[in-house]
Amino acid sequence: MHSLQPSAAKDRTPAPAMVDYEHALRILSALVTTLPAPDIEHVPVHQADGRILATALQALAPRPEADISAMDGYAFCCADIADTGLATSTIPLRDYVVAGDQPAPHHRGTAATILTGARLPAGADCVIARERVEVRNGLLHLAPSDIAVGKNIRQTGEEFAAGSPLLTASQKLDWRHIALLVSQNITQVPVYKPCRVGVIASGAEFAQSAPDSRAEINTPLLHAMLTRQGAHVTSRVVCSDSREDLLAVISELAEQSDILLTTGGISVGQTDNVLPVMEQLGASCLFRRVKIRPGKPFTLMQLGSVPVFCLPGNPGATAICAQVFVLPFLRSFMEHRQALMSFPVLHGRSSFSHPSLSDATGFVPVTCAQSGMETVFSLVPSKGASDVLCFSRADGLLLIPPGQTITIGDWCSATRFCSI
Ligand SMILES: Nc1nc2c(c(=O)[nH]1)N[C@H]1C(S)=C(S)[C@@H](COP(=O)(O)OP(=O)(O)OC[C@H]3O[C@@H](n4cnc5c(N)ncnc54)[C@H](O)[C@@H]3O)O[C@H]1N2
Ligand code: MOO
Repeated sequence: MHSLQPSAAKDRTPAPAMVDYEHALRILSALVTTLPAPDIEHVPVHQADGRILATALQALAPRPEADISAMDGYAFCCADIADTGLATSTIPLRDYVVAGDQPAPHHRGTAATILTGARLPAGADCVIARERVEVRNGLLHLAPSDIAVGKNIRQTGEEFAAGSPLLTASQKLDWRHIALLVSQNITQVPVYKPCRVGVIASGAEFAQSAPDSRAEINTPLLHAMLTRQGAHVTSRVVCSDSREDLLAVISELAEQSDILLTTGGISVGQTDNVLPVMEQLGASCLFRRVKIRPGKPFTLMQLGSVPVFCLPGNPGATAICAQVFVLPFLRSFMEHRQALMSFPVLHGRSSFSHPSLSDATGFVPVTCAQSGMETVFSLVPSKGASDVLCFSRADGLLLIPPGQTITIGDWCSATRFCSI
């Protein structure tokens, strides 16, 4: 067990005062705008799911790229159908066009058999569906009342013209955007390189040889949460309370990370070495503790250009701080570098009452259910910040504003776990 070194304690610069939740978000918002832009790489479009588009993209070609038949049927020029006043007219059938053909120009006075998706012969201006006509002895019999210029034709560029804006920079790509890119025959797409997040847990209790060994929860928890958001996560567990071990691992991961997360070791115990080690490495402290519950010890440091989220060790506090601070920061870092998305994304009524948390902002696990047009939040009981069971039963976190008592039926704000 290591104790605080008096010299280190003496040299330490006074940490900024505890901030409230909103102030912490403002500091993080300001920080994210100062960070260097991520590098860009090109990936095959079929590997672009979940990646962040680095540049805006315009249509290279109109869609459809030509006039296309929307039906299996017959193409002709309306002007060639004589309106005799009779119920049917006839026109001889000549050509046959399928999707993939580059048809010869339309032969005036004839109709061409055409299949759905085929390019219209130049000069044809109408397609009639196969089931609406009769073909006898090479003649097409149709009702003149059934035809009109442009009927059953997908016009060139009717969906979008060449040069139309398709995607904006910083969009997160998924199947919808991949379909659009592929429709333009785009094979490589410029995306931001994934954010590299280093995650460090520490504590002698995580050594398998410890007399009272404990399961290390936070690095797998954070790995899963952040990987799902598209980050590349590198985790290390320091299974000791040694400052030297911690310093070596923090230095190593700070070198190779855009963002660093530590968990545990930030309270006032004799083995809480994270903050002294950060200071020894020359990190500056952007705030020390936040008026939230749980998660009060959460401290934000910066080591060179690397933001360091020093999260409390209790797994529940780690999870909540990661949800309400790290994920919005990561998203802003990866996507737009602007102010962090505000927490409440879902509004609904509380089915429970909760006392005020004085001047702290509270986050409690809840289920979210639909009742008519409204969402109803129900409390998932938990004993405290070391609990993990409550999260697997909850859909999200409900925010309890400072000084506010929640009573049944109150209009509240929550966020779903997977939605940020
Ligand atoms: N005298 C005071 N004691 C504590 C205070 C305080 O204000 N004064 N704050 C309490 C609060 S709130 C929290 S939260 C914790 C935060 O402490 P640390 O961040 O230093 O965390 P540790 O002491 O290292 O660990 C706390 C607890 O969590 C377990 N833990 C830590 N890391 C992990 C991990 N990666 N996986 C699973 N479990 C982990 C650890 O074993 C401890 O049980 O301090 C309170 N104390
Ligand atoms: O607030 Mo601590 O973060 O209780 O667990």
